[in-house]
Amino acid sequence: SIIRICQCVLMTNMTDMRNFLKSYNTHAANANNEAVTIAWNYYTNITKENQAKMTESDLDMANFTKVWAAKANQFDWKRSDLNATEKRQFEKITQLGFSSVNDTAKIELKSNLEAELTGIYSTGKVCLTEFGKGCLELEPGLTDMMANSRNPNELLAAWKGWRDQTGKKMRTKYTEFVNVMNEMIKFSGFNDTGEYWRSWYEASTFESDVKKLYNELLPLYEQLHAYVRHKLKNKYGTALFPDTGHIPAHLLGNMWSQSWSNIYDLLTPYPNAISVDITQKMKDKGYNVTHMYRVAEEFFTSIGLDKMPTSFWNKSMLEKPANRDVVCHASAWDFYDGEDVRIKQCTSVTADQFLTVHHEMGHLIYFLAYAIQPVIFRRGGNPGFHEGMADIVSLSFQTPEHMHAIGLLDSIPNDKESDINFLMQMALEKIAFLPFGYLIDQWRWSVFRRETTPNNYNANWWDLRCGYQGISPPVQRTEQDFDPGAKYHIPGNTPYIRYFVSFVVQFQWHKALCDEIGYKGQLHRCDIYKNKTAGAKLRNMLALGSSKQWQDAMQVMTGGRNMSALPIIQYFTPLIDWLKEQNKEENIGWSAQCPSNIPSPDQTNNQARLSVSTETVCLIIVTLT
Ligand SMILES: C[C@H](N[C@H](C(=O)O)[C@@H]1CCCN1C(=O)[C@@H](N)CC(=O)O)C(=O)N1CCC[C@H]1C(=O)O
Ligand SMILES: [Zn+2]
Repeated sequence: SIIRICQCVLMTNMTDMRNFLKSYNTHAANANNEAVTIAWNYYTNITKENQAKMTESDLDMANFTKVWAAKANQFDWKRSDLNATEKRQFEKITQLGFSSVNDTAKIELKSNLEAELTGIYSTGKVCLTEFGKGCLELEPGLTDMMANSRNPNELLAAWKGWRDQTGKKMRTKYTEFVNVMNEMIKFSGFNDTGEYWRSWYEASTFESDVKKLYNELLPLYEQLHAYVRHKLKNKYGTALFPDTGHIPAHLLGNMWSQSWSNIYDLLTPYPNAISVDITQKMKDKGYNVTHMYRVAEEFFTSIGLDKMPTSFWNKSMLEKPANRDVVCHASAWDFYDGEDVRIKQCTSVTADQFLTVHHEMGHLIYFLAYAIQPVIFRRGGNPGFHEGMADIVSLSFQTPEHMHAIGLLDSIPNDKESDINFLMQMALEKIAFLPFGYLIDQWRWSVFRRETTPNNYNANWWDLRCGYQGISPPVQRTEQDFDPGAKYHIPGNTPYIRYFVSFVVQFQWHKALCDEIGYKGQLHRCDIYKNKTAGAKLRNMLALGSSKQWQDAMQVMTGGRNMSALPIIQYFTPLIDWLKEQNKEENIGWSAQCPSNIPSPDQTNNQARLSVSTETVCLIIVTLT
């Protein structure tokens, strides 16, 4: 009878624990929905009032997390007979993160600093009167200038101006931000914020795993870097280039030199062969913003994934509002009710933006796929999986096959030159990004570990930028500057190693899907469009959310449990072989340190005045004669 009583007690406990999980799920859905709605209101209307409401909400959310973790820990769930998935729910519900601290002042401080830093970034404007451009915001003005200007002085003014108007104004707040986050996370048993962020990858070897992947991929990047440097020297003259082998950061078509697609016209391997100019084609076909989203949606539904709910079209912010400050940096939002998912994007009709549309909608497809999971499991397998899902469609949708299928390319080129042209375009997006994706959190992890301190924030940042990316600042940088702050994810406090992980795993998944559908061609020409088998396989992984360790989800997708650089290397091998040919006379690589002879700001101003006056003098001579 004693055993009976024990069994009965245990059973009651089991029933109680299962009822607890049900009850948590209902309350968490409501709490998350409320918190996300309040954050949405700030991000789509930056005001002090909305910031205050978000801070209030952060306090409520921290309290919610603490209260429910305490309830969960009343049960002896670890030693119970619950199954693995039920125990995993308890494990995640009791992970307190930043909420463990009892000091509401710290929660408020962290919340206000994050909102203020994001606000500084999102309202930054650069006045370029000397170039007759007025005052430009990042989107679309400065972004378009970095993409399309071929005037080094103009590019320098935008590059330096953006850093002056954003990062430079964040340094003190960011130092406070790091300190309060590190103090808070200690209460959850982590040495620093970086250790907490890395814990989401559930692998003690994670940091060395990504380092190994970076080293495996470095040879590809070095070849691309050497080719691009050579071509840019032809375009801009060697005087701008330091003798250390670095490429000046402002010449690569992007404010952060993280994607080089916008200068493809300077790099075209075979100008007489076919290249796909998506921006021009979209304009020719009269694309507007809504159509960009409809085309992206149609890709997902064509492989059997979800269409956008009606509320998406009514509640998203797809264009920049004229009359208020918003956070333009594009993002995907899950309101945790299984239906309300939104994109916030200041969308314009360009190829870059079309990619971002697919990226953000890829996140929404993931939200909708794992909505079948309990709320605590409505996350990516790991953050890199979420980014990998956001990007995987881009490997199909940009192929000449797909561009032709949707009417953005008249015919499918099959000659070798056009193929190299296409691979170059993909490399400028996917290989160029790798060191950038890797280094952001190398810097941040070192800041959290206090190896990088405020008096060498910028020096260490540029050590990494020169060392890993082989780019150099076009104008001298000092500790008056704070260049990390000029990249959204630093003020926005979004970890970044997820994008490096994504750029590896998306090629593993692409290969797995193309194998699954029996595709026999070269990997870089595979398009899963309209293939329901591919979509079904993808959905199997997406629907897991974070209910399983990501290694199990990887097994579902690829048959292997780990990240691997082989698929991305296989994808780009035809191009790398071609680049090695092209680079025969080149010195591959760059020195680990930044160049020492970087021009000072006034030197570059003189250069600018000089070049303008030279043009003016010529004009006068021509006019006179
Ligand atoms: C443009 C894109 N915006 C992010 C993204 O979509 O990842 C936004 C801002 C930070 C997180 N985020 C989200 O939307 C999350 N809610 C997604 C999720 O649910 O995990 C972005 O920042 N990108 C795209 C490629 C490289 C990187 C960059 O531009 O440097
Ligand atoms: Zn993303």
